[in-house]
Amino acid sequence: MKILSAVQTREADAATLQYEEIDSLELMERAAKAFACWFENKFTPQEPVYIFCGPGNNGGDGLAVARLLSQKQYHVKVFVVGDNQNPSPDHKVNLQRLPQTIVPQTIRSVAELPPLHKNHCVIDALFGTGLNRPVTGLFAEVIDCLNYSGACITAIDMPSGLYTDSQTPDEATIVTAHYTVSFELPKLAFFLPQHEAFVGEWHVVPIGLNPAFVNDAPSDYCSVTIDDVRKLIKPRRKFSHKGLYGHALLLCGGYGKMGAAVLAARACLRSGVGLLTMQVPSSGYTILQTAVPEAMTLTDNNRKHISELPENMDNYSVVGLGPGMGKEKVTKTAIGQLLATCTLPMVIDADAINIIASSDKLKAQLPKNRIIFTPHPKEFERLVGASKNNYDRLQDMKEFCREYSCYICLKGSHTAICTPEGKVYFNTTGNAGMATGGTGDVLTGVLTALVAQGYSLEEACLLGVYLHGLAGDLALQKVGETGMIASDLTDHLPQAFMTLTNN
Ligand SMILES: NC(=O)C1=CN([C@@H]2O[C@H](COP(=O)(O)OP(=O)(O)OC[C@H]3O[C@@H](n4cnc5c(N)ncnc54)[C@H](OP(=O)(O)O)[C@@H]3O)[C@@H](O)[C@H]2O)[C@H](O)CC1
Ligand SMILES: [K+]
Repeated sequence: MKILSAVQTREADAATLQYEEIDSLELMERAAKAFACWFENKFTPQEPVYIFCGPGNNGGDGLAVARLLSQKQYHVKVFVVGDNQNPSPDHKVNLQRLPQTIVPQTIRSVAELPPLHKNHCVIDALFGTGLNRPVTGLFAEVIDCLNYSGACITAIDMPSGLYTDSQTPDEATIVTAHYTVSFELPKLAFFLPQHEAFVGEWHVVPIGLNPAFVNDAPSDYCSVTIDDVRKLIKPRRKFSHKGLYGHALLLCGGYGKMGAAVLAARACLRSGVGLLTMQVPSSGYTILQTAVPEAMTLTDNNRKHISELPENMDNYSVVGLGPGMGKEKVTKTAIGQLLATCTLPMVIDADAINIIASSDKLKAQLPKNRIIFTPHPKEFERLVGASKNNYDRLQDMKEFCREYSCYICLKGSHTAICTPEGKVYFNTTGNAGMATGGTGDVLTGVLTALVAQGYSLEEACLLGVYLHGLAGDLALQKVGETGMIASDLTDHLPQAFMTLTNN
C-alpha cells in the first residue's frame, strides 16, 4: 500500500473530486461514514462520546461524525476549540448540519472543558494532514488535558499535533491516541518508532480516493500487505526434487553461541530450502548434528570461531552469515576472503555487519546487487552512521543502499526494507513478543532459504520479513508476548507459509 505525503494527499483529494465529479462535502461525508463505521464496530453506545473539533476539515470530519454517530444512538457532545473565526467551508456546513440535539460548545479556555475521565470516549478532530506548525497555546493546553484525562482517545486521520511526513518539532504538543483511523492510506509518521505513543493502534479505512492518481503518484514509501506478498509465493512443482530449491550455506555460530546457528539453520529448513550446509567452529559439530539432523555440517579448523570458507563454494546458491559469529580477527579475515572471492548472493547479519562496518576496506569490497543486510538499529548505526532523527535515518538508509547497491532490512516494530533504488517498504506483521534474543537469527535463516529458492533479493526481503513477523503473530496466539522465544518463530514458520498459500 502506497504511502503519500500530506501534499500528495491533498492532490489525491482534488483529483478524486475532478474525476468523480463530486464536491468536497461529499468526500468529507465518505470519510466521516468510513470513520463512524469503524467506530461503531469498536465502541458501543453505552459511554458518552466527546468530539473535539479544530477549524479545518479534520474538524469538519469530526462534526459529520457527530451527526452520524448520534443517528446510531450514541450520546454525542461536540466541542469546537478556539474562536473559530475562519472555519473551512466544509467545517461550516457540517456545523450547520448538526441535529438540534447536539449543541456545540465553543472552548476558548481550558476552564471551559468538560470533566473527562477514563470511561469517556474522546474523538480527536483538532488537526489532521493540514497541520502546518507546532501546536501551541490553547490547542496545546486542550491536548494536554485530553492526554491527562485517561479517556480513550481515537484520532481522526492523524493524532493532532503530529506532522504527517516530517520531523515534528520537539516543543510541539501531540495527542496520545489509543487508536488512529487514517483515511485511505497509512501515513509515514505511523511507521516511526518514536511515534508509537501518539499514534497508538492504527487502522486504515477506504474512502474511495481516485485509484489511478494514487497508483501514479511517485512515492519512495510503501507498506507491505498480505496481498502484496501472496503474489510473490512460488508454488512448488509436483515433480519436485531437492535440487530445485537451492543449496544454502550458513556461516554461523561461535563458542557459547551455537544456538544462533541452530536457530538460523532450523529457520532456513522451515522456509523451504532444498539443501542446507552449515559451516561452524569445530566445537559446534556435535551440537549442530544433534540439534538439526536435516543440515549437513562442515567444521572449521578453528575450535571456537569461524576462520575459513568451505573449499568448494561452487556447490551453493547463497551464503548467510553472521549469527553467533563474534568479531575475532580470524573471522574478519574469512569475511574479507568471502567478499573478495564469492560470486553468490549473501545475507549478512549481526557480527558480520559489525565486522564490515568497522572496516572501510571491507565496505569497499561489497559486491553490487548481491547483498541483503539485516541490522538492528545499533548495527545499522555502525554500518551507515548516526542520524539526527528517524526521518534522517530513512534518508541515510536510502543513500547507503544506492551507494552500495544493496538491500537493508532495518529491524524494528515495522521493519523497513530499502532497495538499491532507494524505495522503502514497511512491514506490517510482528509483535513485541519478538523483541527477544535469537529472532534475528531466525530472519537470517528465512531470507537465506528464500534466496536459495530463486526469489530475487527484493522478493526475499518482502516475503521473508513478512513471514517472520507472521510466524511471530501466529506464535502470539499460542504463547503470548512475554513467554515468546525465537524457537516459537521457527515452529510457526510452516503455518505462516500455509497462511499465505492457503494450504
Ligand atoms: N483525502 C483525505 O484523506 C481527506 C481528508 N479529509 C480530512 O481533512 C483533513 C485535512 O484538512 P485541512 O483542512 O487541510 O487541515 P486540518 O483540518 O488538519 O487543519 C487545517 C486548519 O488548521 C489550522 N492550523 C494548522 N496548524 C495549526 C496549528 N499548529 N495551530 C493552530 N491552527 C493550525 C489551519 O489554519 P491556518 O492558520 O494555517 O490557516 C487550518 O485552519 C484530513 O486530515 C482529514 O481529516 C477530508 O475530510 C476528506 C478527504
Ligand atoms: K486528528
